[in-house]
Amino acid sequence: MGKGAVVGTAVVVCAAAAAAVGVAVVVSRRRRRRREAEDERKRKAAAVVEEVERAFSTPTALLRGIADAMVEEMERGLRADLQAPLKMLISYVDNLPTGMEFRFRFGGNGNVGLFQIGYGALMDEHGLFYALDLGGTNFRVIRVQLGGREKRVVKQQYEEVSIPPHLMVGTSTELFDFIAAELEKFVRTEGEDFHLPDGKQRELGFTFSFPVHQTSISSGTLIKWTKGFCINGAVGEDVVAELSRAIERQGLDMKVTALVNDTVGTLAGGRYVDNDVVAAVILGTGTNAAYVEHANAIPKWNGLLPKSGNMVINMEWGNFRSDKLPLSEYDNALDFESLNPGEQVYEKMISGMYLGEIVRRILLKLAREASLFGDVVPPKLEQLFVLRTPDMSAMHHDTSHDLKHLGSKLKDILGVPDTSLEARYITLHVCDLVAERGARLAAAGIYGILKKLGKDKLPNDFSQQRTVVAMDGGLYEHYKKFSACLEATLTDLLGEEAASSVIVKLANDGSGIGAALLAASHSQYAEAA
Ligand SMILES: Nc1ncnc2c1ncn2[C@@H]1O[C@H](COP(=O)(O)OP(=O)(O)O)[C@@H](O)[C@H]1O
Ligand SMILES: O=P(O)(O)OC[C@H]1O[C@@H](O)[C@H](O)[C@@H](O)[C@@H]1O
Repeated sequence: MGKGAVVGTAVVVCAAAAAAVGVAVVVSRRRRRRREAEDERKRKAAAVVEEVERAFSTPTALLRGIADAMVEEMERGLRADLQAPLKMLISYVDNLPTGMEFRFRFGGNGNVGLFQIGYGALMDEHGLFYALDLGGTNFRVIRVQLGGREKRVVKQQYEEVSIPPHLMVGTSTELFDFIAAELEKFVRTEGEDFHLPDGKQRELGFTFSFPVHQTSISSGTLIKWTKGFCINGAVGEDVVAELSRAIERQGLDMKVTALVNDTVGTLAGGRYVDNDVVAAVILGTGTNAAYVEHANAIPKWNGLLPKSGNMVINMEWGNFRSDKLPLSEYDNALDFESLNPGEQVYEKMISGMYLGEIVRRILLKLAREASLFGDVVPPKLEQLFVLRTPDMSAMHHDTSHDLKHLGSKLKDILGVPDTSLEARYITLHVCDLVAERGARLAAAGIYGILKKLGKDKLPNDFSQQRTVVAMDGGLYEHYKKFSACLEATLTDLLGEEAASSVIVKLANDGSGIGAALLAASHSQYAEAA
């Protein structure tokens, strides 16, 4: 090869080498920029997560303050302070279903006595009774054959119907006609096991899971809608009259003999099987609590003192608010865009309708500011309520090492084909933060009720004390990490010793039985019995 060719080849080789070096430099710069961008993205994600950890923290001392604030608001509501956030509604249920109990009690002077204890009337109810339980997501029609003192609940049947969303925002007549039509269909399937004596009218206990200003055990006017309901023309109307008219339009011969909130129904159903039930808490689509108050501790009660000396109060605790509540930017934005801005502040931090939505809002911020799900924010993540609490629960309970179930949930819901392991772990952590805050706040509310009742400590006379809180609602029943955290927090607040006398137990579907029992105990035929 001539000299010129050699030089030429050398030049080409050098040029190629230079190009290669140039490319390498460009590639390494790109890699460095990508690495720097990735580091920056991770820093942003960590900053958002740390901010949520701070905003959502509920140290025990704060929970104690919230419980005290709950007690103060309970007192305020019992004084009929019109500005009170807790309505503390009189239920007109002053005689809970119960049994006669014989229990050993250690008297103050240390001797052991056999005392007969019985609160209110024994539920010696017989007959066929219906209940209708209208909740925030579904409603149930129930029939119960009662067999009196010995047989108690002989047989019960129920059907659950999802409430079509359009009826939640339609008219009152459309909603009640739909409900009455389902009730009429259910009655037609009565069958041989249930029998109504000739000449008797069917009677119904109506469980209505919204705040009602009751004017009697079987009448009351709707104060406001909550959760996903917003029906014009119903507020201020008597819900029993509305339902009765719809039942008539169905040609059904049935009388509503009791109207109760689902917390009151759960308390009645709970007490029917356990005399020590003093309160009932619902953690479902919404949240609320009822408890047994001493009638002489209700300043706004100007009726006759009930024989039992007690009155069940529907707290409507979902509307609790306090400057101690750890409200975040996500809560404020959710509230602003809700059907009832400024209302139900406590409920929006705790209950099933909202937990998933809070998680969505946090993930949306992470997607926008830290590209958690890639450079493009998944369009479905912008959609209100696209992430429901049952989905959040399923993700939260994923125990696989690579969170593949959580990943497939994100794919199903957000249309995100594949997520990084980092994104899946951050999503899990966000579910934990939101569920834990809700559970701990609910525990603080229960602790407040126990304090109001003086059941947060063991009695000084060393007598045995057993306090039962009946729980119900799909959130408490199905979200195991939530209910476990609630119970652990309540034990922490009470302290081991006092906690040993408090039992928190699932009273599944207690409100249906409770409503039927109250319908029975207020039957138009009762006095004739
Ligand atoms: N598997 C689940 N995990 C977490 N929450 C659930 C689950 N299933 C249901 N829920 C919550 O429970 C709510 C339904 O509660 P439920 O008491 O059954 O009905 P309602 O609120 O209509 O009375 C749903 O809105 C949902 O938020
Ligand atoms: O059973 P649900 O639908 O979860 O309702 C629970 C509570 O939800 C609240 O929004 C209502 O004001 C209460 O009256 C009700 O008890």
